[in-house]
Formats: sequence, C-alpha cells, structure tokens
Amino acid sequence: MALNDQNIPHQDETKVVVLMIPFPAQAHLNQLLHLSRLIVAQNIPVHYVGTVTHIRQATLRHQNSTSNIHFHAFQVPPFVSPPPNPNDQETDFPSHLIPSFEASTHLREPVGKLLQSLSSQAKRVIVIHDSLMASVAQDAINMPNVENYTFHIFSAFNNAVYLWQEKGRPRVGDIHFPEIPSDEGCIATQFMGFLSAQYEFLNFSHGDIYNTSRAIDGPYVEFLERLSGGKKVWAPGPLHLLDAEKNDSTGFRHPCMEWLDKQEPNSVIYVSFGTTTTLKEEQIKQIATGLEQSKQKFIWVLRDADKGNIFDEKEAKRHDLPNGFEERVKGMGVVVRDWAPQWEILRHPSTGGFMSHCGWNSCLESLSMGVPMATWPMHSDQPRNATLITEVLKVGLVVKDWSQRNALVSASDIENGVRRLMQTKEGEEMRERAMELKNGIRRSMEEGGVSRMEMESFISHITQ
Ligand SMILES: O=c1ccn([C@@H]2O[C@H](COP(=O)(O)OP(=O)(O)O[C@H]3OC[C@@H](O)[C@H](O)[C@H]3O)[C@@H](O)[C@H]2O)c(=O)[nH]1
Ligand SMILES: C[C@@H](CO)CCNc1ncnc2nc[nH]c12
Repeated sequence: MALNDQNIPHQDETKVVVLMIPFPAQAHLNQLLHLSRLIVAQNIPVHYVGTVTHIRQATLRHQNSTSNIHFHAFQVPPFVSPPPNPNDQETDFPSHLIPSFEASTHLREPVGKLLQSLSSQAKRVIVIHDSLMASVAQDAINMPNVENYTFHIFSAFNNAVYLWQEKGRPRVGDIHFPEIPSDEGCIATQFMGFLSAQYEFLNFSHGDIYNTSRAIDGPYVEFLERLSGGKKVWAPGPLHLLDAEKNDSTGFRHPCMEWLDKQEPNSVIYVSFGTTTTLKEEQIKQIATGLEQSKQKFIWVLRDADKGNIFDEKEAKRHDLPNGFEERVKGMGVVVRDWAPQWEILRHPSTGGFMSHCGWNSCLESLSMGVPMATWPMHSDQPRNATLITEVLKVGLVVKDWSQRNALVSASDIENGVRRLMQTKEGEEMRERAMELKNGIRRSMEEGGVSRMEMESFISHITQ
C-alpha cells in the first residue's frame, strides 16, 4: 500500500488504466472493490484511492483477494469520529459520519496529482467515481486523455424516482411509478450541502454505471437512459455476484455458520440493519421480545453503526438484551455482535427470510439468493428500496412503514412480520416470486445475459 506515487507501475505498454474513487462508507467501498476486481480480471490496471483508514477498512472487510489492485492510502486532515447517537438527532440518518465524509473531500489534491501522473504515462485514464465523490474527481474533467464515469451505488429505481419527481412526474412510455414514500427524514439537513457540492459536477461525466440488473429494476434503468441526454447508462450488477464467481475467498468461517449448517432449509430469518443504523435501547428490547415470541429460528446482528474511523480504539457500545434472553433463545437463535458474514448467511440454504433496513447491498444480496424480505427502512434510499421490494417486485412485506418513521416498532408487529414471512402461505408466495427473480438475475449474469453484456459493453467502451 503506498502513501504516494511509488505504487504506480510502469505503464509503458498500458493503454488504459482505471482510477476508482469510492465514497468512504462500507456499502460504497465494497461495491467499487467488486468492480475493481472485475476490471483487473480483464488485465486492466486499477488504482483505488481513499483515506488511510478507509483503505484499511475496505481491504479488511473484503472477503476476496484484493492483491492485484493498486491501493493509494492518502493522509487527510484528522477528523472527529464520534459514536452514533440515536437519541440526539432529527432523523435516523448517520450524521456522526459527516466529519469523515467531509474529510474525504481533501482527497481532491492527492488524487489530482495521481491523475496527472497516470495520464502522463497511459494512453487513457478512466476515472470511476462514486456519485457522492464527484468533487474529488473534478480535476479529471479538464485533462485531455482522462474520461470520467459516475458510479451509483443506489438502485436505478431510487434515482429514477428522484428524477421523475423533479421533472414533475411525466409519463414516460409505460413505465409505472408506484406511490412514492416521502423524502422527509431521509437525509439530515447538514448533509444536503455536501450532496449539492457533488451534484454540480455530475453533468461532466461521460456516463453512468448502476450496480443493478435490468432483471431487477429494468424499466427504471430505461427511464434513466431516456432522460440521460444521450449519455450512456450501464447496469452490470449485482457486482458482488459476478465477482463471487472468482472463488478466491479468504476462507475464514464465522461461528454462526456452523449453527446455520444444522438448521432446516428456509427455517432461519436473518435480521440486520447494515452499517449505518443505530437502534434505540427500547427498540432493541422490542426486537428481542418479538423474535422470541415468533418462535422462529433467527440470526440477529446487533451492532451500532460504523464510526467514521472504524479503527478508533474507543470501544463500541455493547447493548444489553432483556434479562435471560440469550439463555431462553439458546438453540433457537444467535445474536452476532461482530462483523457478520452477511453474504454467506444469505446464500446459505437454511436462510429463508431477511428482516432488513433495505440498504441497496442488502437488497441485492437478498434478491440474488431468492430470499424474501421484511422491510424496515431507516434513512436515505431505504424507503424507496423498500417500496421496490414490496410494491414493485412483491418479494417482501412491510414491518415498519416509512409513514410511521418516528414510531417505535412493537414486539408484536415484529413477531407478526416474522411469522407472516416465515410461516404463512403469503410468505411462501413471496419466496416463490423471489426465487423466480433470483433465476432471472442469475440468467442475466450468464454468457449472453443482460448484466454480463452490460459489463462487456462497458469494458469494450473504455478499452476501444
Ligand atoms: O455485519 C455486517 C454488516 C454488513 N455487512 C455488509 O455490508 C454491506 C451493507 O450495505 P447496505 O447497503 O446493506 O447497508 P448500509 O446501511 O451499510 O448502506 C448505506 O449505503 C448503501 C445505501 O443503499 C444504504 O441506504 C446506506 O445506509 C452489505 O454488503 C452487507 O453484506 C456485512 O457483511 N456484515
Ligand atoms: C450516508 C450515505 C451512505 O450510503 C447515503 C447518503 N444518502 C444519499 N445520498 C445520495 N443520494 C441518495 N438518494 C437517497 N439517499 C441518498
């Protein structure tokens, strides 16, 4: 790992090199790592930049080998990394991460230097930046042999809905928009300035890449294409699935997997709310009681949101569970308090449902394994992803409706949600639809399938 340009190999014969600029949050870092591995597999050198702590985070949590990627871990001014505070904020948005997001805007200068150096050695440099890092990528716009592409870690549905609303809800072909959840409470006011500072540069990019598949939200990819003003739009996802084909996992097996091995097919509900959410103490109690009362097997990941610097030595809070809970649910459920192997859990045959905040990675991972969802959106794109899951694809049911976003979800609502998903005909029908969708997604990744062709089209576009 280099702190400066020492890591740049000689590019004499290299026609094209790729520079990845991820946004510094887990769900963004991992997606561009998947794409990096897929591009490296085409013998195209990939450089991946970030702050020192975020490069460490990205590589530590990645389950596959990243040894062929050139990482550049740059120093930025120190930033505060407070713990999340669920009792002291206007929304469930992870505002405690804002200092780390803002610190990352200082990457512009070292990235600019790296770009200059790469562009002087290669025939062409392809910059692929997260849509939330457009300001760091801005210097690419004026360099003659550099092309700039925007990578969206969000669903096409999420972005299409925004655009559709902004344009006054036009009729476009026969593309259907369901009733859209309110934007209120999705994004903290203090983050709006950061977002608009990114969006002003998005018009300069040469094209857009979405980590989705036309087999999932195809009509909305089409909608984005129709409104892109001629810019190319690619949907080569789910990238984790394409990447997983290169079976070079680092091999660690979490203890919860052994427990999962012993369970019946489709008998376990996986409960997790991603890396950016923190539950209030009372809500944790209700979940514990609801799970216990459902009498359903479960794996529950109980951890607070990541901090801006996940290596910050101050210990994370360990939440108390109701008295005797873990004893009473012995054999019936597992509470995971460290980093869970989510993808391994979701692809395990014993897992039959996923109670989720509907982060886009979680949705993609669940859909690509045919696991139906119980939706509990908390912020950002999650309410819209939940609508996609429950109203458009009909492969999930609502546990917490966004219109009730400030309310506590009671143990009995949780119990009912779990039972409906895992034990009723209604849940079984959702599982069947989810399996059909999974098959469609799988086909889209095969030779000649839509997603695979989009990946090939992108690679030939950048190498031609
Ligand atoms: O213990 C864990 C927690 C999480 N994970 C992985 O971490 C990733 C979490 O990503 P998600 O998109 O589901 O959720 P996050 O909340 O972390 O994402 C954030 O960015 C993506 C947006 O769509 C979300 O709305 C936003 O909250 C998943 O790939 C998941 O498999 C683990 O492997 N183990
Ligand atoms: C805190 C980060 C972590 O993924 C998301 C910010 N949220 C969002 N940022 C940009 N566009 C969005 N559309 C919906 N939500 C959005």
